[in-house]
Amino acid sequence: MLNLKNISFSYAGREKIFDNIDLQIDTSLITAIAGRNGTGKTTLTRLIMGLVKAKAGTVELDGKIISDMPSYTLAKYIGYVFQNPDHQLFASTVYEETAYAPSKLGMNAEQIKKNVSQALADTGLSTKQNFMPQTLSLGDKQRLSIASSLAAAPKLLILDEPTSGQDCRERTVLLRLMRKLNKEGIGIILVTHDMDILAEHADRVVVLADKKIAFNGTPRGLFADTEKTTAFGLELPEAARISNEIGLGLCLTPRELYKKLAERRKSNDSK
Ligand SMILES: Nc1ncnc2c1ncn2[C@@H]1O[C@H](COP(=O)(O)OP(=O)(O)OP(=O)(O)O)[C@@H](O)[C@H]1O
Repeated sequence: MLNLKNISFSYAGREKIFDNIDLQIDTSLITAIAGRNGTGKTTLTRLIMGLVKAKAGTVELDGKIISDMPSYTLAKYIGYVFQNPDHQLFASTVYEETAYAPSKLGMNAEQIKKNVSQALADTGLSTKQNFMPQTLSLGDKQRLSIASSLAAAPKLLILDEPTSGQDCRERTVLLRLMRKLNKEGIGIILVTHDMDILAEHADRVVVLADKKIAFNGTPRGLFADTEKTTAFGLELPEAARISNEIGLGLCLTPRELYKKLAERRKSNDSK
């Protein structure tokens, strides 16, 4: 469990972004962080990672205070994938990039090799281990950032807008990887503006608004209240919008929508 207690934060000389917030995140799940532009989604993840320090309050992981740990030590518990992978790739090969965190954490050579091979296999990059990171496609770069985090064997992975700028195929590959990692026991915190992704893939959603945690619940609980969703500046997912319009009852995904449409057709046919 990740536990943020009484967190207040502002950047130097700026007004508060968080005013005494409490937040619990179950690290076995996929939790999406949503909210209007500038509500502090990225800042929240930076606070969790210790990349910025709260003016007040603590962050705990499984009962251990992590808010005073140096970021490189925290890599052992939490992996962080920046929105723009170019901001975190610096080694001259894919292998070296992936081996950086476990080496820095003091793992032995055998363990590093094992973790790197596993991380590259998980992310589909095994055949590209000698490539220069900067020559990879955006999707490959994003998965390399994930591989670099995974090699440290973290419990939790934070992905900040991981699909932005990617084409449909790369997006699907990344979301499939996210689900697979979660099934294997890695918790995911996903910052996203994409309500279709949120509705389909998140177990929980945390909405930030007015310096507070405005909502913390399931995607279904959020989108069931259209007025609230709109007041938070969020769009309804496409399937929810269509299902509402045609009076089908809330559907969160295209699959759910097709299923309910087929049921309605079947029941109409039998009348
Ligand atoms: N390093 C910084 N110094 C000063 N202000 C900052 C800094 N980084 C972000 N901010 C400001 O803090 C606020 C929250 O920014 P943050 O990037 O966390 O929001 P966000 O919800 O992730 O935004 P977006 O949806 O646009 O990515 C914004 O007003 C932003 O301009």
